[in-house]
Amino acid sequence: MDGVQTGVKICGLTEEAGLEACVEYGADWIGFVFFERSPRYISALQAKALASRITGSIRKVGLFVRPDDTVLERVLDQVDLDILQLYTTPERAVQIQAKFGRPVWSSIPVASQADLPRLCTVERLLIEPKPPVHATRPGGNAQQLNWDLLHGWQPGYSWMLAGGLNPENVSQAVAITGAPAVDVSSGVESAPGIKSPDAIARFIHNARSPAVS
Ligand SMILES: O=C(O)c1ccccc1N[C@@H]1O[C@H](COP(=O)(O)O)[C@@H](O)[C@H]1O
Repeated sequence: MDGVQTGVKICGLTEEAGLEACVEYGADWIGFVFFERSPRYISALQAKALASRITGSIRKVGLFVRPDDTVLERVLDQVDLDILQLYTTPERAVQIQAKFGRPVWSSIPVASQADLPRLCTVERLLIEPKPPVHATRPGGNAQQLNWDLLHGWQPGYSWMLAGGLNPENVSQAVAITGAPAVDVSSGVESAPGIKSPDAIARFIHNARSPAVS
């Protein structure tokens, strides 16, 4: 590690207690999920109300699955998102980044080292496990990547590790992969869609206290 603090994104906020914990314990980013089949789905109006309670420098990420322009326009009309996290093709991600003037983070499903991209054409890549075959959503499945695939990987662009992280395993995940930033949803919940303030506090602390690998 180079001494730079690990970035932390807490994804899938739907209620005030979770949001306040993110602010209090120093998350870098919070995520709102605009995908209706997720237990963390939030409407644009609900996200707007929650976002109005944010204090400090925490940044708002909107998560979209194969969105068309109309969906993006409708949400951005209500909530001033700082970043768009996308599950779509690389070409569409670049197009959205240019059209909507916001940094885009693209999800990359990984099952082997051959899936790790050599180039990044958006602001950041989210390295996640490929979802289970019968999954109803492309992420947020509490499924863990084989971290050994990333050991020693230095892509030369910004990236973030996601998938199956929790307060108990995040320090080891950072130590093995060298991830500069981590993203969690299921692992800090007390029930689907409901965040646990205590788990958020422990996750953020442990993400920034990497184990010796
Ligand atoms: O959280 C969701 O419901 C979700 C839905 C559709 C796409 C992505 C989703 N979540 C993202 O998935 C990863 C890992 O989640 P988990 O910690 O394993 O539950 C994370 O990037 C979330 O942003």
